[in-house]
Amino acid sequence: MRQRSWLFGHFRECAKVFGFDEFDAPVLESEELFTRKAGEEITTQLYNFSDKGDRRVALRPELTPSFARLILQQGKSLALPAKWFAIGQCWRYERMTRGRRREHYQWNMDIVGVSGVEAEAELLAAITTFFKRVGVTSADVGIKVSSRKLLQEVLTRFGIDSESFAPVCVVVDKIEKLPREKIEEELRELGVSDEAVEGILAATSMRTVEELEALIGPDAEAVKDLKKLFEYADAYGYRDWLVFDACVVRGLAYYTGIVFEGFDRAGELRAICGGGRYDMLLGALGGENQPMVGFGFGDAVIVELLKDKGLMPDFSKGDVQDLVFPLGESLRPAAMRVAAQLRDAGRTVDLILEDKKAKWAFKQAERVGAQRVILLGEKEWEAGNVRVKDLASREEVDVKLEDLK
Ligand SMILES: OCc1cccc(Br)n1
Repeated sequence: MRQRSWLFGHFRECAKVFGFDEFDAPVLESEELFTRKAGEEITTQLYNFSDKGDRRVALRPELTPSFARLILQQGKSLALPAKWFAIGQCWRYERMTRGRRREHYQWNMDIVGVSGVEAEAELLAAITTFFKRVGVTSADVGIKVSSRKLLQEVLTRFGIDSESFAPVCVVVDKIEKLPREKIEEELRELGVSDEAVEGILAATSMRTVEELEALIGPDAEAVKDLKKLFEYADAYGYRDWLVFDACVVRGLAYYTGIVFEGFDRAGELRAICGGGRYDMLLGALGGENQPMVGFGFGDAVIVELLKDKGLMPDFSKGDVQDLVFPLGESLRPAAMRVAAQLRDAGRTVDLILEDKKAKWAFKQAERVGAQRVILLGEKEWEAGNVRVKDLASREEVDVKLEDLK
């Protein structure tokens, strides 16, 4: 819990530095909020059931649909652009044999109402700001960036209807996880022609934006967006984190434009975070579309990365500052007064509540990571003093009660 509080504290602090407002949403939603038909893993693993009122409900597998529903509920009263963030528990139903968690916490940041890639640039700045705060560098982690408009361009050229777009993206998302034949087979199952399959594989093998430009031309939306995004990355100072990778489409059906995912350059871990533009989600939920961009950042992979890199702080001890200890029950009221005075002065205080020996108290001080032990003894108290022991310097001094803080 100490580790989680520390991590979420950085998530929250980052969102605050970027001027985002916190939102929350119910962990239990109507199942239909998540039942998209694009074959995504996130919907095939839905933690869904019928409740006592025979309603079909689900534990949310992600925060974005709930976020979109809340934005819709705000209607015209919502001043745009809206910049909201949340840290929420998300669920999936997996066979436990795989030893993977069924729940995790995900930090989300989303911007509604900005149609230009300035929104994507701002969110990538928030992600790199978080990484820098916890000591991760661009040598440890990169962020793959691409645009689904690249695939859109290819599918349009081969006359593939827009209904196939999301399912094709879900298949292409597996391009680096499955053998090429399997990808081709799944694409054909979606009715994609052989030449369109070749087109998709050619487009996703582009290594640079320049190569992409040569393939689909300088006026293609994907090329213009990506060029502008890399220019903004230079301006923010995080260009060295970004890697163009035409294979990145992300596995969520609703993305429509720029997509990105954080990865460990050692290639040992799953994606650290991911996100992108999803301009059609409000329409899919029955509302009027607004431009939307966001990312999700789970609490599992980042913890593995921080531990691998030796960046995880030591949480074996608490972070109490002072331990207050009366040497004898007659001084217990005095100890309560001293604890209250220190707390009013903003100190964190562990007041020993039982009749304990000094040896136990110092052991407790060690356990809670106390910086000082404040001892109350008969003689000192009579003289209006308390004994303050600094556990780092081992220095022990008598301090006047009125001067204690
Ligand atoms: O990242 C997909 C996901 C969704 C819900 C719960 C867990 Br654990 N993982």
